[in-house]
Amino acid sequence: MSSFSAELRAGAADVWEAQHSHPFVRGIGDGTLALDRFRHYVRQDYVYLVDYGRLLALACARAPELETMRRFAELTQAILVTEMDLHRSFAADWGVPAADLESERATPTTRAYGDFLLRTAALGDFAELVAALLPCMWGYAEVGERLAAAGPPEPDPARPYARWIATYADPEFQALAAWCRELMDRLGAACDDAGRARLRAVFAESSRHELAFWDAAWRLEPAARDQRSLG
Ligand SMILES: Cc1ncc(CO)c(N)n1
Repeated sequence: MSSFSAELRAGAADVWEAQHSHPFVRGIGDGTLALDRFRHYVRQDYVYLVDYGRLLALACARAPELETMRRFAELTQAILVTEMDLHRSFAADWGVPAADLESERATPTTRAYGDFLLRTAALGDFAELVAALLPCMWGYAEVGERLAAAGPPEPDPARPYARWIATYADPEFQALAAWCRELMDRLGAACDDAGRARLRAVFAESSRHELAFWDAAWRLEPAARDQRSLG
């Protein structure tokens, strides 16, 4: 029998394939993505990662075992420091200080994804929280792996997409995503059928937010009017 994670992935397969074939993702892969779209994405992703970091810290607080707490503490650090360093370094190359990234206002799409994650963490159980965070880790691991395998674009200082791909194709990021899947497998096995149905719904909803996020950057979606930065 396939793993519970594989079952979740199969249930959302259409949304995942739509991500791989989205023009934003393809454009990163072949180096043709217009830089203004990528810059929009980096700024919104920074805002998103603040909420994602909060979600991981809540996962750490809620984890039933000490070993799982430790892993979520490490994962929180990996996102808030290592992954966000990538964004800060892109911004620095464009002459944009980190403080500007922090004062960026969320678009409706960024806000909707962050709200969904934190709502799930607030009101759902621990397994639902993990189902919500999984498409983020696993989706980027899969996109990074596929784009790296297809042969990343030539290094180009004006379009730094090879560096983006290398970050997510990196064995360390791949290992973090694999650990999240293994945790989901254990939690899924411990649930009854109704619980597993809820996890499938959460995973599918999170996957749709991932797809919407690429599309919002592609469309250069404007910030929502009344957004504050950092939450
Ligand atoms: C929207 C989004 N999903 C997943 C990741 C991977 O951490 C990211 N940086 N941004």
